[in-house]
Amino acid sequence: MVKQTIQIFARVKPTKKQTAEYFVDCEEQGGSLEFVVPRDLADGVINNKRENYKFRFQKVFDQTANQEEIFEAIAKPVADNVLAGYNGTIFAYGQTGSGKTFTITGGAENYNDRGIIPRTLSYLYQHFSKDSSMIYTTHISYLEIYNETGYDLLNPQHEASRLEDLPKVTIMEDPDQNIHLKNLSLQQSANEEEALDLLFLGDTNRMIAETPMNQASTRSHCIFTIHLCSKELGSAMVRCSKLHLVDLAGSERVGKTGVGGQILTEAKYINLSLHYLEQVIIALSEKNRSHIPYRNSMMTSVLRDSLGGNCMTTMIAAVSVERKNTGESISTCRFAQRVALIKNDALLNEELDPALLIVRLKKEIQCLKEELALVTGEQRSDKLTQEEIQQYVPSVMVCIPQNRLRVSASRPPHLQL
Ligand SMILES: Nc1ncnc2c1ncn2[C@@H]1O[C@H](COP(=O)(O)OP(=O)(O)OP(=O)(O)O)[C@@H](O)[C@H]1O
Repeated sequence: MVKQTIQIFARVKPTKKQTAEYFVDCEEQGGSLEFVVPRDLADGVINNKRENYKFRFQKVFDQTANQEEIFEAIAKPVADNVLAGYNGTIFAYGQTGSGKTFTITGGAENYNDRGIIPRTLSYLYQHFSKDSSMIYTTHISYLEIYNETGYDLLNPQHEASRLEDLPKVTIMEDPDQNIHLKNLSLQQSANEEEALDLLFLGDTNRMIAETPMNQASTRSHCIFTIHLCSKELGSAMVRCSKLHLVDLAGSERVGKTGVGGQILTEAKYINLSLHYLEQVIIALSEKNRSHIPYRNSMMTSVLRDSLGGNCMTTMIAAVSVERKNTGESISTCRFAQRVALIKNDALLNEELDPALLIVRLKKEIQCLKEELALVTGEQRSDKLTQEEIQQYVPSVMVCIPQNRLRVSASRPPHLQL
């Protein structure tokens, strides 16, 4: 088991507008981002008793940082852990327009603007092609959560013109408190091109379902998940890990944006789910808290493992240094400081391949039967007699836990969220 606190990074979005006074410090052992806010410029969001607000991060990327640097420093180490069999999550948090989507997905105009998702896919598939000692299988899912309802962005059957046209995804919890996402499709992708096609399909559904009146991307959370299984040739052990790449909704406070009607309802939901995320993070950062309120929102339920569970998690605080955004930027950095206190226990997700195990056990049974036949001189066929079946069924039913019977009817456990 690897114990690790959530790693936090900050990225400052480039701007030509007037900025607040801020300083970026990049030391060997982590960096810092500092804002200087003159007392008389307080706008009510910041408690302006102080003038200096300094926040520490693993590293701070200033305006000139490019997508390649972000991938190398933040996403590559996470991808390496996922290849080794650990779960990983990278989530971007920040106010609307602060660069979350640019960082996670990238800009569409320029190839160099590819974000973490396409670069990670490319990195993983390059690794697979270089490593001929392993067999890799990859599945992808893409979930959008809007107003507490989940939508499957990868359903190819639907020509969505509204978000509501996409299949709705619901949460189910089994008796062992594992979360299952009903209706979320898992698409196998054999190579980078197929994976990029899926990303494109999901992003297209995300955009088509958006109109000027319904800018869902600002107000929804999107979770792109790569489900990876690997097996050494000839080995019965299989490693299955998941990588969640998460673009959260804009974190700005409702009061400041002055919204109304439908948008206010949406904003309440978003702020409510980000509020619940904050509640989970506060509970996790307090010692001796036994109850963590994951169930309050769909997003915290889905990301349960990423927050204080079996996962190596990284947060990117997307920050705008434009003067008018100083309050929100400070609140984003404060949130990150809390997140940095959360400890996760990442486990190596390794188990015996059930199909191979069955083959192996069948062989063993056959050998034992042959030995028995030699000793007793009695020839036996492979098949049980009706009498034997009647005799053994009750014992078998007692030995198989009820939840096993249920789970086996749905997706295999390693492909569940
Ligand atoms: N590092 C960057 N370099 C160049 N352009 C950027 C950068 N970050 C963001 N942008 C541009 O700024 C605009 C807003 O960024 P983006 O859509 O990523 O913000 P966001 O935080 O995802 O907003 P929302 O919450 O509304 O989804 C986009 O046009 C994007 O291309």
